[in-house]
Amino acid sequence: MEWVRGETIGFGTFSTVSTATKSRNSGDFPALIAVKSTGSYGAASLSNEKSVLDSLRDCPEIIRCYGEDSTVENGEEMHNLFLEYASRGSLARYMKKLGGEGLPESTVRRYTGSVLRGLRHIHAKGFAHCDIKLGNILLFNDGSVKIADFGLAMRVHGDLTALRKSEEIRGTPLYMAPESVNDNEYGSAADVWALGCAVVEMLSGKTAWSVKEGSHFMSLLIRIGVGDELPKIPEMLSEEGKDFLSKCFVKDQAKRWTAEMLLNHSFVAIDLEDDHREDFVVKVKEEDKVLMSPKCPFEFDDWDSFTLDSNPSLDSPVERLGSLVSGSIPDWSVGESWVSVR
Ligand SMILES: Nc1ncnc2c1ncn2[C@@H]1O[C@H](COP(=O)(O)OP(=O)(O)OP(=O)(O)O)[C@@H](O)[C@H]1O
Repeated sequence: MEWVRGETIGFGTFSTVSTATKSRNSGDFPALIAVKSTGSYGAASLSNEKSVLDSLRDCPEIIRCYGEDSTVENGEEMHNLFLEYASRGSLARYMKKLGGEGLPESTVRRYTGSVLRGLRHIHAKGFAHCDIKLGNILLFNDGSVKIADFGLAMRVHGDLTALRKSEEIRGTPLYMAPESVNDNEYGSAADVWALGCAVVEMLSGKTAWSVKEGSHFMSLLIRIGVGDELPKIPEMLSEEGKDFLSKCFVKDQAKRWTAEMLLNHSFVAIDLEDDHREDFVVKVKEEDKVLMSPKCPFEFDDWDSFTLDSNPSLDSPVERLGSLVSGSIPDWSVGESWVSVR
């Protein structure tokens, strides 16, 4: 396909996302698409994303992939992935514009149902997304949402059970499931835990774990992995909503509900007529139509996704967390509450 790069609409750890238009009528692509581009450092992640999206095609709740190519820009080889364009950007960006306010419960129910249908498809095809968060749920003009960013997605071995003995720690700390923190396990159950965190954030406008500004991310991982504390379920939520979240926030992943089970929960099994899609359209102000959706590295809730080699021989959670704090892993940098891996 011949195409022309447009405005930058987002930044990820490995990539820049921009709009793109076809320069000629080629293929069955929409005129306006998103292109996710990376240099050689992110090529493996982009190629993983492409192969996962190819396996997951034809699910309305998952962002479509139209192919890939490579270009040379400013002397650098760029790898490009062509994606369906979500004109409203991510839910994280939308929530930020609401300035700490939550969304109406009816809207959250609908978004949650959509993400669950996407997750059911991902899990049924034998994958785990591994990075469900508001930044990876994209919003369209008609008020629908789709799951994006499959750069960390993995094939799950066995019958939808979590991966064991994975050799890396991956994900976004605020959304990490206890088994991922403690045992390096990533699977469909961890996606459900992360969905619960996303639901709390949509409802309250605040992250599911309250964390003091400037505190070290390791203290959060210890709260998630060790002890009985659970993310705080918003008080004002309906009893159905509270019950739904209690099925997501089960520390024992074997007892946590699956996406398939949650789809039958009354919180999401609602008639679409109960929802107010038009509210969404009214709420979006003119200035929200700006295409840019940059990530701010200095706000706590933008703690980034990461992958990091860890020592798989450490069995106890305390040992494992201790090894992460000890500085034996030199690649971490933590500044202004922002975690990154180089
Ligand atoms: N198809 C799309 N349409 C519109 N905006 C998009 C699209 N894909 C990504 N974006 C925007 O770009 C941002 C970064 O994209 P994405 O999360 O896929 O990149 P990444 O490098 O994998 O990031 P991360 O660091 O979260 O892993 C998103 O949060 C979103 O704002």
